[in-house]
Amino acid sequence: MSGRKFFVGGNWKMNGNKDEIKKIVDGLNGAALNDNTDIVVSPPACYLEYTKGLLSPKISTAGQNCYKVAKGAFTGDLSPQMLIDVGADWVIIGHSERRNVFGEGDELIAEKTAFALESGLGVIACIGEKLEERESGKTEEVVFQQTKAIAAKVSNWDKVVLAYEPVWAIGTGKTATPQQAQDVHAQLRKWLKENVSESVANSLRIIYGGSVTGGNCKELAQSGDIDGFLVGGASLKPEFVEIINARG
Ligand SMILES: O=C[C@H](O)COP(=O)(O)O
Repeated sequence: MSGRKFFVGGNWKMNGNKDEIKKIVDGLNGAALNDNTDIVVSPPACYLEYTKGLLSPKISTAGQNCYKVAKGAFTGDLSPQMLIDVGADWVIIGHSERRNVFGEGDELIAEKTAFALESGLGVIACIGEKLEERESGKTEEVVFQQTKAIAAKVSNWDKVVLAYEPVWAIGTGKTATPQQAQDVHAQLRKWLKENVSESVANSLRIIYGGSVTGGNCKELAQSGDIDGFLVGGASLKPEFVEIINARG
């Protein structure tokens, strides 16, 4: 065993309303959930406080994004301090939808990661290659570059979880095979060992995201370097409980 605690995040993305959230949370609160797993759900920011108020204390909450300063003239954005104020413990930074729909680059993502950590949040930092990058043999180059940008700004990795989410697997039903995911996770750990430190390489949780379901989670969870999941679509459904409990 790696000694790294299994971590499962549910990224609800831009989905849900109060009625739907109440049903999801009732399902989670009433389920038998593994004590040996860190569980985080990430509702839209406007529902963070509402969700936190309903959730069992064993489940933490995350924002889906935040900016790199505490306050100011940044219309439409949120600071880590604001997320903390409404009950968030974590924030997702650098999700591929932020990178590819909203044009966020490696530098901004690294700055936001560093500021969220300094502000007291844990960060689920997302990386991952596009289909054309995988097909042209550039997977490692891309994920190493994305990780390098984060590593340049982060000195304390204790509250970081790295989420490897191949863009071609997100919301497509095309999950990476356990071998494909394990290979990238192992390469990332090797990169961390060579470029950050052996202790960070050994202790940092690297989780997988991309069409994880109740049906494929157990096999993925058996790979030695897959320390959990970041789940989109299936985190809105009852099967999320199976994914939380995937390590058995
Ligand atoms: O943050 C979660 C990922 O984008 C995965 O989404 P998905 O499980 O719907 O493929």
